[in-house]
This record gives sequence, structure tokens and C-alpha cells, in this order.
Amino acid sequence: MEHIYPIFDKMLTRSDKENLLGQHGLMIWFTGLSGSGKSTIAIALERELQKRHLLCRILDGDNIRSGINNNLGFSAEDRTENIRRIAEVGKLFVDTGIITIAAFISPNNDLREMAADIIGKDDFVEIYISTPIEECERRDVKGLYAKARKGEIKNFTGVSAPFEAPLHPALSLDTSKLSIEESVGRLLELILPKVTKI
Ligand SMILES: Nc1ncnc2c1ncn2[C@@H]1O[C@H](COP(=O)(O)OS(=O)(=O)O)[C@@H](OP(=O)(O)O)[C@H]1O
Ligand SMILES: Nc1ncnc2c1ncn2[C@@H]1O[C@H](COP(=O)(O)OP(=O)(O)O)[C@@H](O)[C@H]1O
Repeated sequence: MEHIYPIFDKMLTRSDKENLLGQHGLMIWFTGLSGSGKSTIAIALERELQKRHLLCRILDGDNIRSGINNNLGFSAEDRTENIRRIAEVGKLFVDTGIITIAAFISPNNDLREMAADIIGKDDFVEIYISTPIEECERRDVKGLYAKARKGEIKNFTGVSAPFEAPLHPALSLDTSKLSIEESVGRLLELILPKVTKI
């Protein structure tokens, strides 16, 4: 496409950036309950990708809800805006050729569909961390399930707010049955062919 300002014709493309990095950009979208293992698996996967000289960026509550989305709570409207912004930011990383892992509850099919539409379906892989709520609650990593059961936290996913399981995830990983290494192994099998440049 010719631009009105010639300088735009000189802009580097995604493909130029992917050639520089020697990889393809991809969004790996984790969905699952609080405590299901999204962050744990994301961190372990990133390490394995790094070992293979593949550049990865994790987006999670620690770097998104504490910063760009620190004005958002857990109403349905705020969750939608949370996921919309994450998808827009994620798209920038993917378009830079970076393997991006988003680790958010993203509790509804329509939210995840919105994310896939923003990022582009070809660049979006949905991974369901399907650990049952009983196990998430037993772990209660942050003590939030106990608080939610006592009514001290409103709209808590799985307790007082809904979670819709994905309809056609590329992969389901139940971390009450799989070790971290097994989950990461399955992910690598799925992802390496998509991100490796030949
Ligand atoms: N009401 C309510 N419901 C669910 N989760 C809550 C809530 N209040 C706080 N938290 C903490 O926020 C984490 C989930 O944030 P997300 O950005 O992933 O949620 S969402 O995708 O917008 O639904 C979630 O945890 P993790 O999934 O462990 O990161 C909780 O630590
Ligand atoms: N097989 C497993 N896979 C992933 N996490 C596990 C596993 N077994 C126990 N855990 C523990 O479960 C917890 C999951 O918490 P976290 O990764 O923060 O979940 P989420 O990001 O989904 O809220 C961690 O404390 C982790 O050590």
C-alpha cells in the first residue's frame, strides 16, 4: 500500500521484526479460575521458551491490574474493559513478533472471543487451565476463596460470579492431575511448531 507520506513506506513490518527475532509472534491465552495454575504454568513455559532462544512476554494481574488497569474492579463492565485493554496491549507484542502469554481468568466466552477478534484469530491460541474449583479452593493461594465464602469479597469468580468453560480450547490442562512439567510439555508440543521460523 502506498502512503501519502513516503516515510511510511519505509516502516518496518511485523515480518521484518519476526526475521530479526527468528520466531513468529503468537498470543497464548490462558483462561481458568483463580488458583488454577495460570501464572505458575506461564512462568514455567516462559523459561522453557527462553531456553530455546524464543522471546516471550507474560501479561498477568501483577503487571496489568497493578498498572494500566489499576482503575478497574471486578464488575462485568470492568472485566470487559480489563480484557479489551489486555488484548490491545497483547496485539502490540504479537505484532512485534513476541510470544505473548496472557494469564487472566477471562471468565466468559464472549470476553475471550472479543480478545481473539482484537488480536486476530490466526494469532490466538486458547488454553483452558481446567483445574476444578475444589482444588483451587483447597489451594486458596491468596486466601480469597475463604473471604468470598464469608461474603467479604463480592462477585468472586466460581463462588459468586460465573465462569464459563471454553467451548473449543486448543488445549485443556487440569493441574490437579498434571505436574507443571507435564503441562509445559503439552504446551510446547502445541506451540513450538507455530512460533518456530523455518
Ligand atoms: N471478585 C473477584 N473475582 C475474581 N478474582 C478476583 C476478585 N477480586 C480479586 N481478584 C483477584 O484478581 C485476580 C483475577 O484478575 P483477572 O484480571 O484475571 O480477572 S478477570 O479476567 O478480569 O475476570 C484473581 O486471581 P488470579 O487468577 O489468581 O490472578 C484474584 O487474585
Ligand atoms: N501441577 C501444578 N500445576 C500448576 N500449579 C500447581 C500445581 N500443583 C500445585 N500448584 C500450585 O497451585 C497454585 C496455582 O496458583 P497460580 O499459578 O497463582 O494460579 P492462577 O494464576 O491461576 O491464579 C500455585 O501455588 C502452585 O504452586
